[in-house]
Amino acid sequence: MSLLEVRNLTKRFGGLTAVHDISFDIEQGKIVSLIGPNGAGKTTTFSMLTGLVKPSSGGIHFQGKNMVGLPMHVVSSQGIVTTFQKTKVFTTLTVEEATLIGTYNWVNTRLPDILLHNKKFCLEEQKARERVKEILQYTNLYEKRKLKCTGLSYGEQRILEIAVAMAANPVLLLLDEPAAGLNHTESQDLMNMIYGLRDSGITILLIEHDMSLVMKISQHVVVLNFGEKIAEGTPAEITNNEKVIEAYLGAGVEEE
Ligand SMILES: Nc1ncnc2c1ncn2[C@@H]1O[C@H](COP(=O)(O)OP(=O)(O)OP(=O)(O)O)[C@@H](O)[C@H]1O
Repeated sequence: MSLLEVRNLTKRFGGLTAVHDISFDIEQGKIVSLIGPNGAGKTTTFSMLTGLVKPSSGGIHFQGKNMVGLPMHVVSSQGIVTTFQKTKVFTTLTVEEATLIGTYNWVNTRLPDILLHNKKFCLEEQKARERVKEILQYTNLYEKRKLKCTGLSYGEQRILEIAVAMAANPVLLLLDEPAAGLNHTESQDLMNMIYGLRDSGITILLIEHDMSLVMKISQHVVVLNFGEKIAEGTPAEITNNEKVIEAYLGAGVEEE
């Protein structure tokens, strides 16, 4: 059984079919990329996987459980976690506080525990703070933990988005264009961070436009075009696939 099984997934917005009858599997422990020209249906597919958008038809099974129709917070508590786009939502929070928010997914306290500030609350809070410390050390943000999120550079803010997602203990982590706007060194750091996450047992699915990154990092690539899956395979197979070459040339995208 694959970690994630997507079967005949379709999403229509009124008369427009954004995603049409796509199927693919994601194996545990792999780094998989979802690519395709603009408007191919990548974001819509992500939104269906996270529970943000309900599919018109088709199935999503994660660790054998049907995810279709479950709200986002339930999908997330099952282990499918995505990054919050734009750390701007955290303007008033410090780096440490923002990362602590990510632990909502597993910290086991109820309102009475919080209000009473009882022993259970203190133990859970300590566990969460220890995990946040580990994550901030891993992402090289620990020294900046007391800074407001807005005090970080653009590249650091993108890494913070990943740190917050890590704090939710993902089984499958969805990254939407993690390298967008990063310089060469930051992209290299990001790539090493993604390898590290994979080595710690997290499976990764990413949407990425940076083809050199996709081809280096992915073990498997799924290609969409006009809402349909046109190919999947290893980076080498995808690079030589006629349909993929046509889709990218047709879209006027030049090789990087
Ligand atoms: N909420 C929506 N309502 C109507 N149409 C939508 C909606 N979301 C996406 N679409 C349309 O669905 C199609 C696929 O969009 P989607 O954003 O999934 O593509 P994408 O591959 O992520 O594109 P990009 O690389 O440009 O982000 C597009 O034609 C888009 O205009």
